[in-house]
Amino acid sequence: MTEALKAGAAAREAAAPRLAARTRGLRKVYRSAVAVDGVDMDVPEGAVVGMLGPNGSGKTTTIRMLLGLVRPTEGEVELLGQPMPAASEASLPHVGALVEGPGFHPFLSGRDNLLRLAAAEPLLGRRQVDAAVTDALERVGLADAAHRAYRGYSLGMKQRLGLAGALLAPRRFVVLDEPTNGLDPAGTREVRRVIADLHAEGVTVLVSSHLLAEVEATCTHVVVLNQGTVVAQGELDELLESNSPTLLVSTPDGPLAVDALRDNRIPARLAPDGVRVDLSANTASSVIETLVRADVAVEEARRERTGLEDVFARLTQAQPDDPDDVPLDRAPELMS
Ligand SMILES: Nc1ncnc2c1ncn2[C@@H]1O[C@H](COP(=O)(O)OP(=O)(O)OP(=O)(O)O)[C@@H](O)[C@H]1O
Repeated sequence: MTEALKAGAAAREAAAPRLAARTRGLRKVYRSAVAVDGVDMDVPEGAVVGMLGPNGSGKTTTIRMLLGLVRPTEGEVELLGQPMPAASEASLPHVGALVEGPGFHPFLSGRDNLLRLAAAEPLLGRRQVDAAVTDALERVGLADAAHRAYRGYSLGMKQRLGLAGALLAPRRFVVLDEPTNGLDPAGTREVRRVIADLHAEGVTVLVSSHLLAEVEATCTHVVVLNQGTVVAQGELDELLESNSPTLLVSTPDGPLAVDALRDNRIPARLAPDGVRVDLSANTASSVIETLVRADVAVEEARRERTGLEDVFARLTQAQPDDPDDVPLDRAPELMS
């Protein structure tokens, strides 16, 4: 490679985000089902990535393959820059995981269960085990119940103990498969706090969830799966922006604006707070240009932000035609 090519490659590498996890062409076929079907997923270092998808869309299977718990039928996985499962020994000590699996010992206390787990942590020295367990129990709000037997724990407490298990050693990457499952609102808030603390410490987090409001509140990025494939991924803000196909224009010349836009085949309608313009086939700048050319006084124009709930529905459901839906450009006639 020439010096110039080398410099170009180095610059590209420096510009690309470093990834805590990366999959390419990941596929898992069970005898009865294709669980994951060609997943290319990037988890940028330092991000909190929400993994979303309807039941059975392949979230848990993807997470299990990331962690080397399930062998892919095809495809590649890199965890902290190392190929999995070959590099399990090097990568896994830096990764904390809460995934469904063999449970804790029912007759041992929460604390004793964690002591057993902590003893097997390669990154913890013997003298550090006790303090690490105390710290993890406090982090998830289980300090008061630490000496009670696991079998007497509520579902939420069991879930928290699993979370504590993921946090026993200093981690670079934490993977949580539905951590709020079975938690009440207070428990859900605590998980949110734990994730925020990890993020503040620079730890990368991948969290699967059905709670879209939680994901919207805690995550910087999302990956949306549907039927085993990735249907969207990237920064949460960008996803919400790119899926908000309406521009709300504030103007004292509402009727004139609607006429001007429709003359230019741009769907628009009068609304109580302004003029709503469909951006699915037009850019915001072309809309504003059209309005300015027609001497419409534009006071403000802003994209309407769609909630994650709407975006998720759009990405994962085939929307049946609603006979009551009125096309945007016919709505003004029907509004009086
Ligand atoms: N061990 C297995 N044997 C056979 N099929 C499996 C196995 N594990 C998962 N599947 C199937 O693979 C598909 C994806 O399952 P997976 O658990 O990964 O989805 P998920 O998105 O995590 O679902 P949920 O939100 O319900 O937890 C489903 O159809 C499931 O039935």
